[in-house]
Amino acid sequence: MTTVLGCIADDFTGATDLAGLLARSGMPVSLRIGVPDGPPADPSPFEVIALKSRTAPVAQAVAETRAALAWLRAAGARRFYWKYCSTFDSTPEGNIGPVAEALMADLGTDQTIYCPAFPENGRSIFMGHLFVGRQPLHESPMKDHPLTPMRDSNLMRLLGPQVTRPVGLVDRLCVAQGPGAIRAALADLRGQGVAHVVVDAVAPEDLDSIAAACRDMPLQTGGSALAMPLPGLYRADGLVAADVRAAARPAVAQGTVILSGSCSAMSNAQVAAYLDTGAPGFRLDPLALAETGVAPALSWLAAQDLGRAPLVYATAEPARVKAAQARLGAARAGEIVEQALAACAVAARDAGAGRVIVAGGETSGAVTQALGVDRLDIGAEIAPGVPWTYCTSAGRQIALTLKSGNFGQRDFFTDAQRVLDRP
Ligand SMILES: Nc1ncnc2c1ncn2[C@@H]1O[C@H](COP(=O)(O)OP(=O)(O)OP(=O)(O)O)[C@@H](O)[C@H]1O
Ligand SMILES: O=C(O)[C@@H](O)C(=O)CO
Repeated sequence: MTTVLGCIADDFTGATDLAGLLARSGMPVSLRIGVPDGPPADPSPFEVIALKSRTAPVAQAVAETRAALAWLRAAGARRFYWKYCSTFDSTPEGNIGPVAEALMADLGTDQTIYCPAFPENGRSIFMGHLFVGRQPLHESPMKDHPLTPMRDSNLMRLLGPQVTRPVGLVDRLCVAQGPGAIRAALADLRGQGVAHVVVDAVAPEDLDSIAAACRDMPLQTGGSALAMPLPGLYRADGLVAADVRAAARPAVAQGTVILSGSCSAMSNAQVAAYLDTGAPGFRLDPLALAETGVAPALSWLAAQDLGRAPLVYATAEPARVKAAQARLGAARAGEIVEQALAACAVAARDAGAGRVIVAGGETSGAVTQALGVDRLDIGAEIAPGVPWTYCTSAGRQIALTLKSGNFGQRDFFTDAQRVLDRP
């Protein structure tokens, strides 16, 4: 099978989010962790490559993304999607723009769109301003993110300093008029030399119109939701055969471990709700980890019944995170925690866990790397943008879910287990 749409995501939960929404179509979707070593063998019509480049220096992010593009082209893809966070997370040196410009240069295209909207999860864009629920991005909990605090909500202002060519906007008034109006506005902006176009979207119907208008663009960029209509559009265009369907899901061992390294407001609520159910939990403290290492957490985990789905978490509220960062530095605190959770994942797998639930994009990157996972097949969705996935680790079939920090309802950790047990 040849690949129809080649996608590149800048973090692991972002990649499963995107893959999960593409998989709603019922078509096969494969997710590769990092750029595969060899040439494409048995590619899916929808391929997603997960990078861990969101906070990487620009040159590194550009090089990794170009390598991913080359692999996807070799898999047959002629249309591409660059997925970043629905809250447009980037560091002050931001690599979203430079990566998009590098992809455009490689693809020989002079315009792309930027649409991180994800209405089902409360992300909308109006007049170029990104909202999280009813709050502008810079007033939302994203202002306190440990690695990428977002202090501006204006996407044109965020993108402008990251790119070398002009930035423009197709606003909601235009989007509401449908695909023809969007195409005309893009052509008009192209005539003015505008290469980077932020596109407003507040509702799923807006995304349907934008995807329909832009489905033939060599490169689209955005959150996951803009890509969701593409499989249906490509099938209607005859690019994917009508009988192409995803395979049935494999059985996995019952034991479960939950690992949360996300400090988002939602992950804090989810950890608290799970502990309230009486489930066993162990709090990782970065300062204690720096002093005594991960051994206490591993001994606690070794003593747990994996049938009760124990939770190991570093999830903490902003004041506690800031205190740890003040002592250790943000990068070191993050890395210590990520490595500890990764070690817990390996220990749990070796103790027989067949189900691993992870919260946090960076955390997911560390965990999947430690588990030596290189390909995930996408299964049932637990919450919008959070599917179960299936993979092989150390020769064993495991189910893995990688939850974006802000995604899922309060009972996500319980919901995830219920969805996997559903016939
Ligand atoms: N108590 C803590 N103190 C300092 N840093 C922490 C603490 N707990 C977790 N971290 C770090 O904070 C970062 C959280 O980022 P991560 O990407 O995992 O979550 P997220 O940003 O909420 O998720 P997503 O990227 O999916 O939105 C990680 O590097 C993690 O190791
Ligand atoms: O788009 C989102 O919000 C998520 O998929 C994500 O990127 C989390 O890291």
